[in-house]
Amino acid sequence: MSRKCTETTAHAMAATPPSALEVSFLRLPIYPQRHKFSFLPLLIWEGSSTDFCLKRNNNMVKICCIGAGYVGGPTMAVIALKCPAIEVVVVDISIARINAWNSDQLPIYEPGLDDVVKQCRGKNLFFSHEVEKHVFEADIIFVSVNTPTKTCGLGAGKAADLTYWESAARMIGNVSKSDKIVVEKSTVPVRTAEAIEKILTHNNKGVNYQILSNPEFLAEGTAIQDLFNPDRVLIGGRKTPEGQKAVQTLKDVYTQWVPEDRVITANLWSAELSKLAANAFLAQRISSVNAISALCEATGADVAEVAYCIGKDSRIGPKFLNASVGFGGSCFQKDILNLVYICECNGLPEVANYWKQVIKINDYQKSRFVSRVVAPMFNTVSGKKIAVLGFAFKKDTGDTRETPAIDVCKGLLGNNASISIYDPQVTEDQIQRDLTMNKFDWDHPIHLQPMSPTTVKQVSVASDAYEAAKGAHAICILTEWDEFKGLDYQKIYGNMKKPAFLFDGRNVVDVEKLREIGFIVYSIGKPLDPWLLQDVSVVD
Ligand SMILES: NC(=O)c1ccc[n+]([C@@H]2O[C@H](COP(=O)([O-])OP(=O)(O)OC[C@H]3O[C@@H](n4cnc5c(N)ncnc54)[C@H](O)[C@@H]3O)[C@@H](O)[C@H]2O)c1
Ligand SMILES: O=c1ccn([C@@H]2O[C@H](COP(=O)(O)OP(=O)(O)O[C@H]3O[C@H](CO)[C@@H](O)[C@H](O)[C@H]3O)[C@@H](O)[C@H]2O)c(=O)[nH]1
Repeated sequence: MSRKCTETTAHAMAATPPSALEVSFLRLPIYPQRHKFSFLPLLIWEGSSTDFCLKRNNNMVKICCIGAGYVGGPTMAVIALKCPAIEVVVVDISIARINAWNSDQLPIYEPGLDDVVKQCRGKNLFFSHEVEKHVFEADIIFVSVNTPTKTCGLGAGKAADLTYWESAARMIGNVSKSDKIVVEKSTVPVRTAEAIEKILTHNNKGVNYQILSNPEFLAEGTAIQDLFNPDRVLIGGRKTPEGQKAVQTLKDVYTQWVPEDRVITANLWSAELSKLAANAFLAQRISSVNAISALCEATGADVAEVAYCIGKDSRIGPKFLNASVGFGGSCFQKDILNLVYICECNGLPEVANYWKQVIKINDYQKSRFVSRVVAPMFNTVSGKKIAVLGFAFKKDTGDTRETPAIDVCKGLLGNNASISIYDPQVTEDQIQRDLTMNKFDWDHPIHLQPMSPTTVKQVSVASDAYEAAKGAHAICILTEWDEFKGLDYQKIYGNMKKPAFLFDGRNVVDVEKLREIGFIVYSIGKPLDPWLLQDVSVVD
């Protein structure tokens, strides 16, 4: 049974929509509760560092994570599960989000997450909007807040917006009365730890802070298995004795379930940069295979066969070589833009341009797909119904941040198509918001995002793939949901306008079978349907 995440609906009902101006200027979170506590926690080491037994006045060690999002929620749930001796509280300024974490309908869809949360919530895992209270009480504070791309001012369109990070750091400085380890979980520009240190030390009231970089490498859709069994955990810290002690403390948390040899320690700047570089390398692989997919279509090669052959080289490896309509998600584009900006700031324009190309190819792949749809349909989709199957940026998530479906749908709408969308995990409200939101607005806390002022009339949302495709001229598959492989395409074909087109942006369908049924099929990087061969000269 599929289940749609209802956070945006709950939020829509709970909040008054801010105006565009408010959205620009009211980004700074407000921390309403200000508590006075007399209890000053004292950290005592008990036992050796490998036998993790950090206690605070004989109470449980307390971790607080600021930011109950896609990273904060699952990561802390797994720490709570694997470390029953630690109390973990996840806090957020979004009351709707915290309420959802405390309900049966979690705010994000992630396979296996419900089970982990159910096992620990109310025991050693808590979700709260009392941000200051729990920061005050914590020994280790993870900061997992949004770090979106700046939309105005210096570095607009590239640099990371550290407004939420800075706000969290200032709040930590204001409320803390005991020594803290502050852990960067968000993806941040290199040397952010130094900036945080400055904020904390300039507001110092005799409290010692150690800043660690502990970037997160989980991928959505597989977050729980990635957290249970990570390729590596990276911890960066100062090379001072205090810094190394803090590194060891965090290492002791992870080694409760992660083999020690997978916990890598590094200097702060290496840890911060490794995260940006890892995402850039991953995205680069996709742009590389997508670039080759265009050449495959021009030459009659098959990108799946080419990728298989390339991946057999053990130096390259087989993973992450699936050609697609383009990569999406909240991280790749944002983090590469951030990397580009850092290169430019460091006087390295050639390096910046190199990485920019990864995004350019991704944009090209999305617009190329739209052209591939429009051209064979007699160069017009005006007034034609097009079924879009899948809106999330990948399967097994309801996340639509930077999904290629947004650009493809906007491209089709720009050609006056009428679109019927089906996704098993994305709500109608979310789709409408995504299609009306300005670039990068999606990466702010949900209650600060603009609501959709008007709905896009040419867009409807269907409850299943059959309804979406009924009476359609064409189908576009934009997310690789497993259920799209097993659809009754004969039945779908029977209910479509003829000629019936299918454009597979994820290479999930059996092209030959569909051609036998009667579909005209386009599949990324595959030998072209004879019908499409006539259109090779069509460019946007
Ligand atoms: N999504 C991923 O798969 C992923 C993976 C690795 C790293 N990251 C990085 O982790 C960070 C968080 O990403 P996410 O996907 O979890 O974002 P998210 O939007 O899902 O969650 C961030 C949360 O932080 C809250 N928040 C913002 N400012 C706050 C403040 N000052 N005090 C309290 N709460 C605050 C927001 O309300 C929001 O709920 C980003 O830097 C991202 O680049 C994300
Ligand atoms: O061969 C592939 C693999 C992925 N994708 C697409 O690439 C995007 C990103 O996919 P994936 O990396 O699996 O998901 P994310 O959740 O965005 O995870 C990435 O971004 C996270 C946030 O920084 C990192 O923590 C992860 O390590 C990194 O994989 C999605 O649109 C995928 O459909 C492809 O097109 N072809």
